[in-house]
Amino acid sequence: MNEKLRDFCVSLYKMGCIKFGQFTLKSGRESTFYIDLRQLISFPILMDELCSMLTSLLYERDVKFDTICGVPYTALPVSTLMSVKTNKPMVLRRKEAKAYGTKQLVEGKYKEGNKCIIVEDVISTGSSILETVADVESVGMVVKDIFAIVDREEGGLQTLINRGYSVHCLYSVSQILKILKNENIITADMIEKIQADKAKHTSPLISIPVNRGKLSFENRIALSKCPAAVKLFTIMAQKSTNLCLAADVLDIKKILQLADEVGPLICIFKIHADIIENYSDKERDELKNIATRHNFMIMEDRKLADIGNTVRMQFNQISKWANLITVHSIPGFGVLEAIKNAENFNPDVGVFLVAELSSENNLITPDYTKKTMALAEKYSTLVAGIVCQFPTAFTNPGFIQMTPGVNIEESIVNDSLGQQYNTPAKVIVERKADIAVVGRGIVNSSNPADIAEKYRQKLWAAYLSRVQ
Ligand SMILES: O=c1ccn([C@@H]2O[C@H](COP(=O)(O)O)[C@@H](O)[C@H]2O)c(=O)[nH]1
Repeated sequence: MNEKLRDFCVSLYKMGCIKFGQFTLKSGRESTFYIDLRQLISFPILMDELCSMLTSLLYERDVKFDTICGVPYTALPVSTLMSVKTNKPMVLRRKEAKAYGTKQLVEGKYKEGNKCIIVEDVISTGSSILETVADVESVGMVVKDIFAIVDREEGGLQTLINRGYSVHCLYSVSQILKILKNENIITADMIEKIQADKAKHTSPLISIPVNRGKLSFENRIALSKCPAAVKLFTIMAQKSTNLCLAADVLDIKKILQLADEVGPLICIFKIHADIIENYSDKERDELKNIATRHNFMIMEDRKLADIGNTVRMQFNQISKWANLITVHSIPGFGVLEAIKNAENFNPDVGVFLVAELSSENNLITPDYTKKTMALAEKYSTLVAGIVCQFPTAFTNPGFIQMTPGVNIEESIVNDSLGQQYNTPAKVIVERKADIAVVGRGIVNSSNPADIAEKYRQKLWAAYLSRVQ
C-alpha cells in the first residue's frame, strides 16, 4: 500500500466518509461500518487527489478506452474529473430516460464500438454497476473495465469478474481496516467484529469456486491481496508474457547480458544469487536498472527454510534487490510471520511459497501441500504466488501459479538428477500454471533471445487458449 493511498484513507476517515457503528444499508440490511463518499464533493483537494489516484491506476493498468461513464450519482463528479484529467470524453447515463425531447438513456457524444470505462464509488452487490453497464452496452458501446474506489468485499466484485469485466479498485474494506489499525484509529477487536459481521452478509456467490484457469490475468488483479502479485499480473498482461527465465549462470557479466537481451520477453528474471560469482552492490544495481528498463520483476529463488529469526535477517538482505523471494513452508507459520514483521519490511516485495517440487521422488505429500496453502491464505497480503506442479494445489485466483520443469522439446522429459520436464502447453493448459519457469532450455542455447521468444509465444498462446 503506497503512502498516498494510506494518507488518503486516513483523510477519508477524518472527513467522516468512513464510519463505524450501526447502519442500515440501501439493501435494508444492517452493517457495522458505512462508507459515505458523497461527502467528498465538499472537499475539493481530496476530490482532486482521489481522481489523480484513479487516473494513475488507469495508466498503471494500461487500460485503453474512449469514454468514461460514472454510475449515478456519487461517482458522477469523480468521472467528470477523470474525464478532464485524461482528456477523454464523458457520457452521462440517466437513471430514468427522459419522457420528452431526445429520450436518450445515455447523454453525450459517443460512437458504436467505443470502449467505455465505468466508474463507481463503492462496490457492494455490483447491481448498480451492472445497471449502468447494461445501459451503456445497449447503446452499442463496449464495457471491459470497471473502476471503483472501495470494494466492500461482499460478493459484488466476484459477480462482475464472473461476467467477464476487469475490475480495478483503489481499496478493499480489509485494506482500509488495516490502514486504520496501523494508524491506531481502530483496534484489532473492532476489525474482528467487522470482519465477522461482513462474513455473515457476504453474497453466496463469493463462495462459488471460480475456475482460476479460465480467468484472465487482468481479471485476477482485483482478486489478489498482495501488491507484488498485482504488479506481476499487470506486467504479464501488459507485456503478453508468462515466461520466467531461470538464469542459473555463474558469471555475473553473462547474467546481466541475458537480462538485457531477454528482458523484453519475460515477466520474471529468476536467479540463485548464492551461485553467482562476484555479485556485488554494483551488479545488483545494474540488474535493478535493467529490470526497470524492461519492466520485469527480479526473483531470488533462495527457498528460505530456516527458523523465523534467521529468515527475517535473510529476507531483509534479499529484499534490498529482489522483488520476489521463494520460501519453503516447512518451518511453519514463523517463517511468514517473521517476514511480515521484518524491520524495513517492504510491502511491495512478495513471497512465492513452495507447495510442490518438480523433482522426481521428492518428499512433499498432498497433506504438506494443503497445509502450505492454509499458510498462504493466512498471509495472503504477503504471498504473491505458489510454486507448484498441479492445478489441485490451490483454487484461489488471487495467487499466481509458477511451475518449473518446462522444456519445449517433447523428447526432453528429465535430466540425470531427477528434474522432470513438461511442454509449455501441458503446464499452462493441463496443469493451470500462470507462469512457466524455463532455465537450461534457454540459457544453454547459443541465441537465448531467439529461443526465449519461441517459449514466450508458445506459453502465451497456451494461456490465451485456456482463458474464457
Ligand atoms: O520445484 C522446483 C522449484 C524450483 N526449480 C527451479 O527452477 C529452475 C529450473 O531450471 P531448468 O534448467 O529449466 O531445469 C531452477 O532454477 C530450479 O532451481 C525447479 O526446477 N523445481
